[in-house]
Amino acid sequence: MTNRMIRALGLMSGTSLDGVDAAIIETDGLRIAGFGRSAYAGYSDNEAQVLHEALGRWPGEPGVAEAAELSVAAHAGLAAQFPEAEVLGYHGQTLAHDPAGGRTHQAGDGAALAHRLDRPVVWDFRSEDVRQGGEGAPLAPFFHWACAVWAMGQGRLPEAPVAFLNLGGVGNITFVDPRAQAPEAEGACLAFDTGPANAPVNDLMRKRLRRERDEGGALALAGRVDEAVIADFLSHPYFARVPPKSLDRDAFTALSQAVEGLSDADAAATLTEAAAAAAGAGMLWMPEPPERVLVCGGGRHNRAMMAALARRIAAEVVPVEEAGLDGDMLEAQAFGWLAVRVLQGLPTSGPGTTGVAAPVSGGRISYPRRSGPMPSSASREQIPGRAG
Ligand SMILES: Nc1ncnc2c1ncn2[C@@H]1O[C@H](COP(=O)(O)OP(=O)(O)OP(=O)(O)O)[C@@H](O)[C@H]1O
Ligand SMILES: CC(=O)N[C@H]1[C@@H]2OC[C@@H](O2)[C@@H](O)[C@@H]1O[C@H](C)C(=O)O
Repeated sequence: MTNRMIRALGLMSGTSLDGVDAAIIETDGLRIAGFGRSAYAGYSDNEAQVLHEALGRWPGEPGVAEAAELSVAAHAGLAAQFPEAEVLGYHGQTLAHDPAGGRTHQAGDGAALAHRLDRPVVWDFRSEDVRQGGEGAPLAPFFHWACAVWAMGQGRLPEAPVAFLNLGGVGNITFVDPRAQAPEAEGACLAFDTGPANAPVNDLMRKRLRRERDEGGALALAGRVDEAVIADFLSHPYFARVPPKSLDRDAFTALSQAVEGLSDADAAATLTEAAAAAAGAGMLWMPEPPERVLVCGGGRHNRAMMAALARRIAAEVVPVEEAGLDGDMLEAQAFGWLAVRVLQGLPTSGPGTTGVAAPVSGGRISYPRRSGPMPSSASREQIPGRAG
């Protein structure tokens, strides 16, 4: 069956809590026909504060309703700049993630966003996967497969397995075989969270220096790595766990505590090295050595982190831009692509990405109350998911 190409807007606010990314992608839910405009809206200090205070909390707990409302308002403001989008993929703000306990929490009501924007919104991407026994994360891996296929088609990547390493607040890696016919095909994707990436460095900068991040990795470059802290960090049982596996943002509080006695520069150097060491440890789980490691997410702007990765990973480590992709917008694009997959009833995760027993079609679709024509060739009744 061939589906028509749909212009989707993906909206992502990640674990770094720095702002919202929005990006247009044109897709039938399998192939990428093209990428479109993108934009970013940073959170104000007050907004970031509201989100930080709600971290680790579940629906109904203090501060969560405020964070959810803030998320809808911030996303609505940015999405309004994209009238060309036929459908929106709204990730929401992850406040807590406990797949072992059977729950994950992305704050923000997609139905309210659909109403405000008068367009269909696909949201709540992770719950169904967790309900079916999966990790609920990472979800970008199927999109990484689509990106590799696209880049191969553009002559930007060889016909060989590659890895995508995303360095956000948390890090995640996807081994991708672009020769597979579909992302859910056996052997097409193996993915998992590598460990903390920028979140511990950001928290350090915020706490000690009232800065948002270590710009360019300058502070880390001026410091010395405490190897004992790194060795202790790598002895954490998470690294020995067989993937797929995923992490809560604040799962590694012991790492932040371990650098408390170090100078600012040494602490930054050590936390930055830890992010790379976690990614290096993750390479041991690759089914075969990838031809190269394509780095996306904000961490690739950190020179200390990139230098540490080059030391700790045997394969060539390059920014994803080398494959013609936009490393700052990849996750936003992923949720646009996933939104179209949900409309088409295609799976959004599988055994190799979240550890579910069989591929899962996650996501919920909400239509504006006064619904217009469908963005898909299918009729409303044929569309899977639970209308909100
Ligand atoms: N110029 C820069 N120098 C240093 N670090 C940077 C720079 N730009 C971005 N970063 C780091 O990257 C982070 C943002 O990365 P990104 O937008 O990929 O994360 P996210 O989408 O919030 O997280 P996640 O992927 O975990 O959901 C910033 O908080 C900062 O730590
Ligand atoms: C529960 C949750 O929101 N996890 C995020 C987080 O940030 C990075 C990593 O941890 C990844 O597992 C995931 O995000 C990306 C977009 C993903 O699902 O692929």
